[in-house]
Amino acid sequence: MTDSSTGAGAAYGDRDPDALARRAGERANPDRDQHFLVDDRVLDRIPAYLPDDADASHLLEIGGGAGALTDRLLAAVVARNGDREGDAVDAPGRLSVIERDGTFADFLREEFATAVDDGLLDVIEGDALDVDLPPFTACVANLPYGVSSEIAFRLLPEGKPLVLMFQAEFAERMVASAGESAYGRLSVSAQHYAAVEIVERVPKEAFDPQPAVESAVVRCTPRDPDYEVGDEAFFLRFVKALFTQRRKTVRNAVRNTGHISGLDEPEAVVDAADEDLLRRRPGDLDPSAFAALAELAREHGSPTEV
Ligand SMILES: C[S@@+](CC[C@H](N)C(=O)[O-])C[C@H]1O[C@@H](n2cnc3c(N)ncnc32)[C@H](O)[C@@H]1O
Repeated sequence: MTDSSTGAGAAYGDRDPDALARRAGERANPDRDQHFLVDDRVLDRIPAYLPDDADASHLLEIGGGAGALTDRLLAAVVARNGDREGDAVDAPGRLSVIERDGTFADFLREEFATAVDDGLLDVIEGDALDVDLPPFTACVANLPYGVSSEIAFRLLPEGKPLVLMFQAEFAERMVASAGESAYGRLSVSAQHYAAVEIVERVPKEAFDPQPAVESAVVRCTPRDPDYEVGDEAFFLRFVKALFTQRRKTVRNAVRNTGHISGLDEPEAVVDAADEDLLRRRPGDLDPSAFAALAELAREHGSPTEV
């Protein structure tokens, strides 16, 4: 598609990751959560993990680094725009990239100057934890692992498709089901917002510098959960509270964690709940059982704001 050595002005999709890092003139620094993807095959596959029906008209990338994934995402944007040429109703697609490191943010603007000039790309220099998020339709990112949980839980409530690289152990906790050892607060909270699945495991060798652990790409497809909760914030707090006592019975977990869940009368919840449920352990309750218990707790336990 392009001569990957040419840099600024080249078409998109096959820039060489090592050449990009060289042109950026600054080495990735693991102390700043910088582990750049250097495996072309992984880079090429990642954008294609978006669900088929995803609205890709405004992609968001968090942590652009030297731009290897940015390049692939721009190729996806250009391909989408090409497919829709002549469709006057549709706005042209675009990509926004948030990057905290000023050196790499400047490099991305320079390397992809044509895309910036063409209105395909904007680079937002800032911390993904507190910048205003642009109005994206889907997010694809190789996240900074030090803050991947905080970023994921900033993105998930937006209800948009996400394709995100995490540490493998974190990804396994996100997708785990009740009864599995990796199942916990993270699983219930993530699955509250989306169907989550690991779509690829990525070895350390795919990065430079290599992280200490294996990685995994997770696809989050937004959907309504198969239960209803009247107060989402309370539900998530209640789940968090019970998983602080994952080895206790549900009965003792409810009793012991009123200060975390904000229940003034946890004993009243225990009195109202089914005996079979109370004998189980939090790690064995599926999300809908948590939701039913949370609703019972709201009704009987006098919850207050925490
Ligand atoms: C794992 S690297 C990924 C780089 C590039 N996308 C790739 O795949 O090669 C994470 C990137 O996120 C940036 N970063 C770290 N913390 C950040 C934060 N809080 N907000 C935005 N970007 C951050 C780092 O500077 C780094 O460029």
